[in-house]
Amino acid sequence: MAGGEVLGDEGGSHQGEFYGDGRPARPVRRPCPDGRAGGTVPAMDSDVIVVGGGVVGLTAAVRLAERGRRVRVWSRDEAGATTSAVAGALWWPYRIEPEAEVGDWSLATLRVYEGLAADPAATGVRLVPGVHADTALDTLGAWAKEVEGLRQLAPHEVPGPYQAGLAARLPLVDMPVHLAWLRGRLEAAGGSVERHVVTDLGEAFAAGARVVVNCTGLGARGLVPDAGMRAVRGQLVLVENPGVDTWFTAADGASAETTYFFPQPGRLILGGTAEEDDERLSPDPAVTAGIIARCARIRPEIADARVLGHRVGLRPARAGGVRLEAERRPDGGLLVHDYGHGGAGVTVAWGCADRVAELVGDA
Ligand SMILES: Cc1cc2nc3c(=O)[nH]c(=O)nc-3n(C[C@H](O)[C@H](O)[C@H](O)COP(=O)(O)OP(=O)(O)OC[C@H]3O[C@@H](n4cnc5c(N)ncnc54)[C@H](O)[C@@H]3O)c2cc1C
Repeated sequence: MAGGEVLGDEGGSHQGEFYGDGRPARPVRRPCPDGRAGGTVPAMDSDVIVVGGGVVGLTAAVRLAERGRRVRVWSRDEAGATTSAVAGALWWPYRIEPEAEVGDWSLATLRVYEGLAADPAATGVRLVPGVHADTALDTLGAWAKEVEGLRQLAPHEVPGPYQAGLAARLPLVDMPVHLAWLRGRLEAAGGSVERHVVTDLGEAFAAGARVVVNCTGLGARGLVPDAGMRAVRGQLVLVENPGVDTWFTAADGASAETTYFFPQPGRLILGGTAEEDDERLSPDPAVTAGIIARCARIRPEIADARVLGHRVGLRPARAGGVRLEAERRPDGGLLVHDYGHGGAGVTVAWGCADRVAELVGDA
C-alpha cells in the first residue's frame, strides 16, 4: 500500500515509517499471517489473552505472566509497526487524562524505568537531562513533587525565545529496542506473541481465555466499539545527530505545532505535531520543513543535519481519558479494558499494567 493511503480505525496499523526521501520504508497495511482478517486460532494453553502488542499490551502481558498467568498476546501488527514504535519517547504525562490517576500511573512507571536505565543497551531506557520550555512547576500536579531533580529554570537559562522552563533528568526510551526487550521478557516468563487480527473480542474467550485484556489503542474505536476514541496525528523527522546530547520540548497546548528533539542512539528525533482527527499516515513535506526550522531555532546545527527518515503515528486519544476498568461478561469471562493513552502511553505503561493485574486478580 502507498504510504499516503488513509486507514480507517479497524483497517490497519496506526503508524507510517518512511525513508529520508519520503518513500514508505515498509508496507503500512499487513495481512494476518494466515492471510485472513480475524482468522481462527487453534485452542491454546493460556488463560489470559492480551489483545494488542504495543507498549501498553506488552507491559500488561509481562506483569500478568510474571504473576504466574499463562499469557498470550494477539496483535494485528508486528511491534515495529505500532504507534508505540513511533513514540520519541520521553517519560512525561502529555495529552493524557484523567489527571487524578495519571500522576500515580506515571510515577509507578518512572520507578520501573529508573531501574531499567541500569542496562540501556538491553532495555532501550536511558536517563537523559533536558529542558521543558514554557512550563512552570506550579502548574503541574502533585506528581511533579516526586520527580527527583525537577527544577524551575531562571529565564536566562531557558534556550530559545521562552521565558520559563523546567530542567529534569528523565527516562528517554528507544522504543524499537524497548518493545523487543518487553517481548523477550514476556517470553522468558512463559508468554507468547502472535500476529492475529481480532474482529470481535469474544473471539478470545471462544479460544479458551478466562480473561481478555483489551489493549488495542485506536483499534478500540471499532472493536469495542468506542466512539470517544480520536486520532491525534504526530509527525517526526529523524536526522543524523549533529552533537545534541540533551532533550528539549516546547509544547503549545493551543497549537498543533510543537517543538522537540530527543537524542536516541544513531539518530536525533525531531518533532512534532499534534493534529486532532487527522489520520494521514504519510509525512507532509511542509510539516517536515516546519519541524526542522522550529528545532533549528533552539539548536542551529539541526538546520543542516542529514535527514534519515520520517515517522507518522496516530495517538490513541479518548474523550474522558484512559479506559482502565473490568467488565464481567454474561458467560463469566472477565474483560479488562486498557486503552486510550493519548500522548503518554509510554509514560504510564507500568502503572496501568499494575492496575490491570489488580483487576484481573485471581479471575
Ligand atoms: C509522534 C508520537 C510521539 C509520541 N511520543 C510519546 C512520548 O514521548 N512519550 C509517551 O509516553 N508517549 C508518546 N506517544 C504516545 C504513545 O505512542 C501512545 O500513547 C502509545 O504508543 C499507546 O500504546 P498502545 O499500546 O495503547 O497502542 P499501540 O501502540 O497503537 O498498540 C495497539 C496494539 O493493538 C493492536 N490492535 C489494534 N486493533 C487490533 C485488532 N482488531 N486485532 C488485533 N490487534 C489489534 C495493534 O496491532 C497494536 O499491537 C507518542 C505518540 C506519537 C504518535
